[in-house]
Amino acid sequence: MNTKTPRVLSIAGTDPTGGAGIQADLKSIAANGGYGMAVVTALVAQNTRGVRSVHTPPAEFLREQLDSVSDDVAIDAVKIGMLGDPEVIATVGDWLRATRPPIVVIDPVMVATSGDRLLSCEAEEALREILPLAGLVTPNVPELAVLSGRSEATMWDDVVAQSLEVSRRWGVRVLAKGGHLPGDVVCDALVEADAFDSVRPLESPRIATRATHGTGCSLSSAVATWQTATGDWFTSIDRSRQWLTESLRHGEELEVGQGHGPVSHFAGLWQRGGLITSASAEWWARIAELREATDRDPFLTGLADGSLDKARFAAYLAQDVHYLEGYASVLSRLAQMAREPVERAFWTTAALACLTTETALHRTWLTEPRPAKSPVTERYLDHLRSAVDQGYEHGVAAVLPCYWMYADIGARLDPAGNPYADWITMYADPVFHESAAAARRITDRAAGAATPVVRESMWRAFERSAQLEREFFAQ
Ligand SMILES: Nc1ncnc2c1ncn2[C@@H]1O[C@H](COP(=O)(O)OP(=O)(O)OP(=O)(O)O)[C@@H](O)[C@H]1O
Ligand SMILES: Cc1ncc(COP(=O)(O)O)c(N)n1
Repeated sequence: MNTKTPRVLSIAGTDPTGGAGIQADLKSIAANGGYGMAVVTALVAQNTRGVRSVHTPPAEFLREQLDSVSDDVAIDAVKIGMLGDPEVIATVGDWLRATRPPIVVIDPVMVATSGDRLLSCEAEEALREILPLAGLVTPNVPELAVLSGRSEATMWDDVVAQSLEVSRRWGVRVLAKGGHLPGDVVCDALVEADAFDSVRPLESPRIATRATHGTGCSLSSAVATWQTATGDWFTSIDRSRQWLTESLRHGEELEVGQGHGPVSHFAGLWQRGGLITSASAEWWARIAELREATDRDPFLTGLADGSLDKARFAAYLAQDVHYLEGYASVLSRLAQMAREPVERAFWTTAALACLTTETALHRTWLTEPRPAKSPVTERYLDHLRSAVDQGYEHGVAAVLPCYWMYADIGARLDPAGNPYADWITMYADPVFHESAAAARRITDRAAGAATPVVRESMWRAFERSAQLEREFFAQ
């Protein structure tokens, strides 16, 4: 698999509402991991309800645009959308023959979702003639009928038959799209006419939505982008369809226009952390209820107003010494696992502070014989150890709630006249707060570099620790 960022050129018309054409292509290319470039074939005054007019710049200017890109940039893939008229098709055809981009996907745009024509009737033959220059053609049902010269298919079998005809006649792979056929399942297929007439279907649930403007544009751009990375058409189509299904699902949330709105190209990215600058801030917000419940715990309210029974406080500290010893071991393991020297130093110092500063106060309260570890203490330490067993990212997420919740409590309790002032002051100390902030920064860095799957399980580790923190106070 090629891991370089694919440089993908869209040659297409415009949509000022951003849902189709060049605007959709650029979003789709970016959403699928590519660097998008664009050459405009036609300026289209359109919105989600329909097309008002089309302005086609001179063919010489189109060629100037194309050459400006290819004279300077190594193009990994080209997606071709609306071409409009025979002159535009001839210009793009000549440029393709001259530059021979390694990957070419042609979406044979003819009619918009609104029913308006985007390709003149006399251009249909010219469009057929450039099909052999493509690695893949992506017609919808009506476009397939025009390309094959048949009447519009109403059954999937006819779609496949027409795709085979087009593939055989023009020597090109066809992605047959069944979006226009009825049914709960949307069927597409990668069709290649050869000795075996290969037909590889792809199915997905039909999303009940009006936001389908630009699905064809977005899909073909995504496939061109993925093809650069995977080198396998079926895999590229499969990944693009998965992305499109999610984007279709969230399209209506954008509330763009009164007709057929656009898909939400970046919905997946936004959901999985693309805009989150601090994962830990979001996790902290998500445990707000749990934190409020912890604040209401009689142990903490008693600590806050000084009414807490001394024996209960001593019992808590006895468990906390057990906890801090185990916690320090986990921090030491993080120190060994950290790749950055500053993080290694931080966890080493943190482990040391646990075993010295924090437990020093605790020991003044301890009585012999020391009580054994409670089930909650055991459970909490087991969780931390198993988190760190899963890896550094999980480990840092799991140890964070202890830092953060204690710093938060320490900042809010008033030590004046409180019999537990020493304890409160320890967690109100700016040095402790700086450590909590450093632990957050490390977690955010790890979460930012993690895959969505790892980030999700980091959150689970964080949430479980926060729950155990609450149980620890309540025990
Ligand atoms: N409602 C839907 N739910 C799920 N997938 C859909 C839906 N509508 C279309 N698709 C998928 O979107 C892609 C484009 O399909 P379609 O047949 O609508 O092409 P198109 O007509 O060229 O698109 P456009 O809307 O841009 O004209 C296909 O992969 C198709 O399966
Ligand atoms: C410039 C341009 N290119 C393509 C389409 C087709 O998209 P849709 O069929 O979703 O309207 C469009 N409307 N405008």
